[in-house]
Amino acid sequence: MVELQGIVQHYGGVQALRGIDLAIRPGEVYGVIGRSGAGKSSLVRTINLLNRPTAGRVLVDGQDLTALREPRLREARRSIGMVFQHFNLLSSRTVHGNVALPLELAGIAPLEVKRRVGELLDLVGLAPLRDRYPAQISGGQKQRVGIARALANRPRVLLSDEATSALDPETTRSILALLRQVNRDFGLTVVLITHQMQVIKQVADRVAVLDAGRVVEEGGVIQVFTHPREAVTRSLVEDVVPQALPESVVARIRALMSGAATPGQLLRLAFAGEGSDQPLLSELVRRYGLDLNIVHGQVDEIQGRPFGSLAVLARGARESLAAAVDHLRLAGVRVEVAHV
Ligand SMILES: Nc1ncnc2c1ncn2[C@@H]1O[C@H](COP(=O)(O)OP(=O)(O)OP(=O)(O)O)[C@@H](O)[C@H]1O
Repeated sequence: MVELQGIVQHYGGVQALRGIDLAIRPGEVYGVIGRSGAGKSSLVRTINLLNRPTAGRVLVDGQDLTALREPRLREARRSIGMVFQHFNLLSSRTVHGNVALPLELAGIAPLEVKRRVGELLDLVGLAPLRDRYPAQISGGQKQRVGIARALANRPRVLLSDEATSALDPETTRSILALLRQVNRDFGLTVVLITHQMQVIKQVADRVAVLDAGRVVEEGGVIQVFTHPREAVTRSLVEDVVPQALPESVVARIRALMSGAATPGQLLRLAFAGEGSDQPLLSELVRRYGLDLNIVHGQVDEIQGRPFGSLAVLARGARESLAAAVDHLRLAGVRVEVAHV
C-alpha cells in the first residue's frame, strides 16, 4: 500500500503539487495522467523521495518514508524500484553489469549477485545479450534492462516514469506486457505516469488525473474513460474514447433527420463491461419497433472487458423512443439524447 498524504511540492516560486492525497492498493497497476506540466513526474518522484516533498507524508506499507533518516531511508528505498523514459543505464557497464549494480550497492555477495542477475535476465528475456553494452542494444531491450535492474532488490513497488514514451507502439506493447507479468507474478504494486492513454488502457487498473498539481478525478480505468467528469479528463481520453462527434458525422445526421417523416432522436450510448455482450440494439428494434441507424461508433477493450460508444439515430413513436431509452439505462448503458 502506498499512501500519499497532503503532498505539496514547491520549486522556488513554482507550486508543482498542491496537496495530493492518494491511496494506491497493494498489487494494483495505478496510472497517473495529466497534461504536460501537471506535476506527474514530481508526484512519482516523491514516492521514493527522489524529490523530497515540501510538505506531506509518503507511507509505504504503513512506514512513513518522510520520517526516516539514512541509513534506514536507503534500506526502505530498496523496496521501491523505478524505470525511466530514457532508461538511465550506465554506458560503461554491460547488460549484466547494469542489472548487478543495485545488488552490489546493497552489499550482496558476488556469487549471489551472479545468480540473481541470471534469473532477472531470464525473466526479461535478455540472457543472450548479457555481455553487450547499452549502445549495442535496442530501445526496447534497454528498457528490459531497466526493468530487470529495478526488480533486482525485489521491491514491493515499481515506479514507471514514462517508461514507454521513447518506444514504438509494438515495443511499447511488449514492455507493458512485461510490466503486467511482473505485477501479477510478484504481486508488485506498479505506479506509472504517462501521457499515452493507450498505456493506461492496456495495463492500469485505476487512474488519477492530475491538473495543475491537484488530483481532479480518480477511479477505475473503465469508469474514468467512459464517464469522464472533468474537461481535462475528457480531452485526455479523447484519443481512445472520442467524446465529440466529427463535424462530417453531424452534417450527415442533420441531412438524415431533415426530410424524415417519422420523428427521430440521436442517442449517444456509452457502455462498458457485461452490458456490451447483450444484443441490445436488436432488442430495441424487436420490442419497440424502432428504426435504428448507427451513424458513428467504436467498440474497444480495456483489460479484456469490452467498452464502447455508439451514436445511433433512432426513429419511432415518441413513447417507444422514451421506453427504449429507459430499457437501455436499465441495462447499464449510459444514454444521452443528443441535440444536433
Ligand atoms: N526541478 C525543478 N525546478 C523548477 N521547476 C520545476 C522542476 N521540476 C518541475 N518543475 C515545474 O513543476 C511543474 C510540474 O512539472 P512536472 O515535471 O512534475 O510535470 P509533468 O506533468 O511531469 O510534465 P511533463 O509531462 O511535461 O513531463 C512544471 O511547471 C515544471 O516546470
